[in-house]
Amino acid sequence: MPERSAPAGLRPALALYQPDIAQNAGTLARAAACLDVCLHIIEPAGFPVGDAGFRRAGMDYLDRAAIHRHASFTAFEDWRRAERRCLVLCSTGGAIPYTAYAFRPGDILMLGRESAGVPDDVHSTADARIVIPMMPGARSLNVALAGAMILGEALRQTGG
Ligand SMILES: C[S@@+](CC[C@H](N)C(=O)[O-])C[C@H]1O[C@@H](n2cnc3c(N)ncnc32)[C@H](O)[C@@H]1O
Repeated sequence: MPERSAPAGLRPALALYQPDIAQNAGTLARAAACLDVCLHIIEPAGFPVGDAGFRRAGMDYLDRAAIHRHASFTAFEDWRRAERRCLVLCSTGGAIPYTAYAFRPGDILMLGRESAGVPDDVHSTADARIVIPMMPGARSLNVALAGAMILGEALRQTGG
């Protein structure tokens, strides 16, 4: 675990790794605007960011959302390391139940692709990997729902 010394005054943020479905990304952009957190979109996405489905799900909240687009995971990592932000991967293969994880204000909560999660190298790059425990046999939650649950817990813990 690296030193967790992000600058003061930060709030947790969401990051979407190469999202496939515009409506899910738009839903999370709306949540980001409503809850005053940044949304990082790591491209390429499976849809043109800003397309009709994205705007329909995000509605007018998109105009109020702080959305940062990164051209690649490498570009995102360059930015994140320079900012000294911790990368917390939300994954069905995570080892730590999300309610047992001690969130910090600067954490970036990264969600995987709807179709395939994240590749192994991205999985191992994360500083921590957390999971929402599910019933045996359940494969995964919808990405926007998983993001909302984990962001809610991160904000609760960090006083946000
Ligand atoms: C539909 S799921 C991806 C399913 C994909 N087939 C996989 O195996 O990773 C999309 C994203 O939602 C998040 N997610 C879904 N269920 C989760 C859970 N139980 N715990 C943590 N994250 C979850 C993860 O970020 C995941 O990459």
